[in-house]
Amino acid sequence: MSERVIEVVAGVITDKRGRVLLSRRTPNRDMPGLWEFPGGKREHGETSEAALARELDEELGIRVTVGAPLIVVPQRYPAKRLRLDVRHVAHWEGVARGREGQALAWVAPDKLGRYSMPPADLPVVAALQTPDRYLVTPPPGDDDAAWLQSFDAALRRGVRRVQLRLPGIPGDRQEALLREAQIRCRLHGAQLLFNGPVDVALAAGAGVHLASAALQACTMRPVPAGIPLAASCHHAGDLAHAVAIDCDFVVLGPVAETASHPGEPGIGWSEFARLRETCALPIYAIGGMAPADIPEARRHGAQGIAAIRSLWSPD
Ligand SMILES: Nc1nc2c([nH]c(=O)n2[C@H]2C[C@H](O)[C@@H](COP(=O)(O)OP(=O)(O)OP(=O)(O)O)O2)c(=O)[nH]1
Ligand SMILES: [Mg+2]
Repeated sequence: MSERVIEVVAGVITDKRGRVLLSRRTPNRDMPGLWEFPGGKREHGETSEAALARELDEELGIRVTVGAPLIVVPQRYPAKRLRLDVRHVAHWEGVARGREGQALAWVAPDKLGRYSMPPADLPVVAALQTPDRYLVTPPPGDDDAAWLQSFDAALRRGVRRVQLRLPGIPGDRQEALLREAQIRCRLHGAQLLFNGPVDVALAAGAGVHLASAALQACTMRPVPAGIPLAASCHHAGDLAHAVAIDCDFVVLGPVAETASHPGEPGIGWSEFARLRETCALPIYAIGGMAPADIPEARRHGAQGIAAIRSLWSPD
């Protein structure tokens, strides 16, 4: 396989009603019939902004102002490697038409999953739909009330996805904390995943987060579709297994050294991006991560960051 990476830039064009424009690949291209964010290959010497403006003029007949970066997805397909750089389009002039005979669709963000898209677009859709931070809870010590207050505070600061992880806590106390946590998450519209027995999670109406050993022990998806399922991954084998059992998203790391494992270097961003190429799932970077790392995480194909300390207590 050629190691040359094809640089592709694509735009998230949003109308006044918040709908996003998708374009359908025509029968004469690769991946015919799949829906994508309009855009195309960056030419030699061109900036991403110039390439996107040129492509959207050629394909749609609109003149755009390129806005904020959303995510860069490194992705390996059977016959090629690409880096999909996705930008928001801040403003545009003209009326978008399929100038190359392609069908167009304006789609509400929560309906994007109904359209078949190339694998590289899964992380893009996740970046548009789901939280960029995933709180992993620290152990409660001996004061559950204080722990629940901190849990509330994290939700008030905007955390919307939580992994409840309570190692070494007896089952009945875990279940009580899970129930209390679930009440608080419902109040804030946050998603809760329990890192523990599947039946306990389901009874509480929570999703399931599989530790890497539990992931390896699963031969099929342990929860019905619609119940969130995530897993902790450390290497390519874990990622492949998470795809095989149909996880909704995963956590990969450690990316940097963590306070809990001083002296152990993380895998770093380039290895993170290399692993992400092989797997079309939303991936949170974990290990020494804080909200300030989210832009860099997004540039390496991450959904965002997963963390204990930096998301539990500010600063
Ligand atoms: N535009 C776009 N391309 C995507 C997306 N997702 C994804 O995997 N790709 C892939 C499909 C193609 O292999 C590559 C883009 O190449 P392309 O063939 O559309 O490039 P182009 O618009 O410059 O067209 P062409 O003249 O080279 O045919 O990136 C996406 O959301 N938008
Ligand atoms: Mg194109």
